[in-house]
Amino acid sequence: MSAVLLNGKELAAKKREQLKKDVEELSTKGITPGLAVILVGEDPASKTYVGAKQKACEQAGIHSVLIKKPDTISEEELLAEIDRLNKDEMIDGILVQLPIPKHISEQAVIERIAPNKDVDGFHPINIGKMMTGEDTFLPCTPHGVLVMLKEAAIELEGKHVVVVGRSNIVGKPVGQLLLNENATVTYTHSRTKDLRAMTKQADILIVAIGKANFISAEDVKPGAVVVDVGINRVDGKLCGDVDFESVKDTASYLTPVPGGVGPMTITMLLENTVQSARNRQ
Ligand SMILES: Nc1nc(=O)c2c([nH]1)NC[C@@H]1CN(c3ccc(C(=O)N[C@@H](CCC(=O)O)C(=O)O)cc3)C=[N+]21
Repeated sequence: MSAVLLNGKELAAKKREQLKKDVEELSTKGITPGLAVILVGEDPASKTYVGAKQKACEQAGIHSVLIKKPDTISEEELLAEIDRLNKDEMIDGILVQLPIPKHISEQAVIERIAPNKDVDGFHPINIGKMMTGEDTFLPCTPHGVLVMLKEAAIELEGKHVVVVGRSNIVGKPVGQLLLNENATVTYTHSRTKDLRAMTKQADILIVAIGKANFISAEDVKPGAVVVDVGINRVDGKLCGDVDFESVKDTASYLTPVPGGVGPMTITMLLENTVQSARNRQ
């Protein structure tokens, strides 16, 4: 083991202490931040994540409401629920837990959320603002990655960042945020030819492809920073997209799973919710 571990759990705990103070400060102005989470269906993993979000809200003093809907709900009904929450003055943030059933358009749902309550940072208006570098709600996982790198004082300017994966919620925005920090960004994905030749060039390798143990030491330049955004369950055990045991002797810095990016994602969600509450004033 030569890599330094980037401990997301610890940093998340530190950030959440500060958030608690921010929430107390807001309460002197009569404001309690409110987050609404909509959970459609009975997916066990989604239930776990939503439970973790609720617990984190409770600990920070954020009011959270869980709205559970059956997977038979129509798109119209779900959009009507969002309309209701958009108007609710107690609610500062709205999160529809993804994935949602296939008969409902994910894009229609995301676009229905008022941009000023879009604490996931998924609305096209907020994505656009992120691209131009305007102040807005940043998507939680990419923002969490950026905060972890900055906390470890890892230089970003001029560095070659290679992103593996191009999802709208992680791959694309994490590359954009690092581009905004003056990194040189290469996107790679499932159709990339000679992926290893690409990943080996990375000073900072960000892996969000959704395949367990996809990246091993042979894919990594010695001394590279490796950020594992994967959350996979293999034989009931949580593991990332990076083969930790293999890469730990090659990377200079490495994020573990669990205890890496995941806890930071939730913390950034709380931060966005508190910021949204501040914006009420
Ligand atoms: N609208 C929406 N927004 C999301 O932000 C969103 C979503 N939908 N759908 C699902 C993904 C996944 N996600 C995670 C958040 C925290 C952990 C996390 O805290 N993980 C812990 C361990 C959790 C465990 O033990 O299962 C860790 O990595 O240490 C994981 C995954 C948010 N997501």
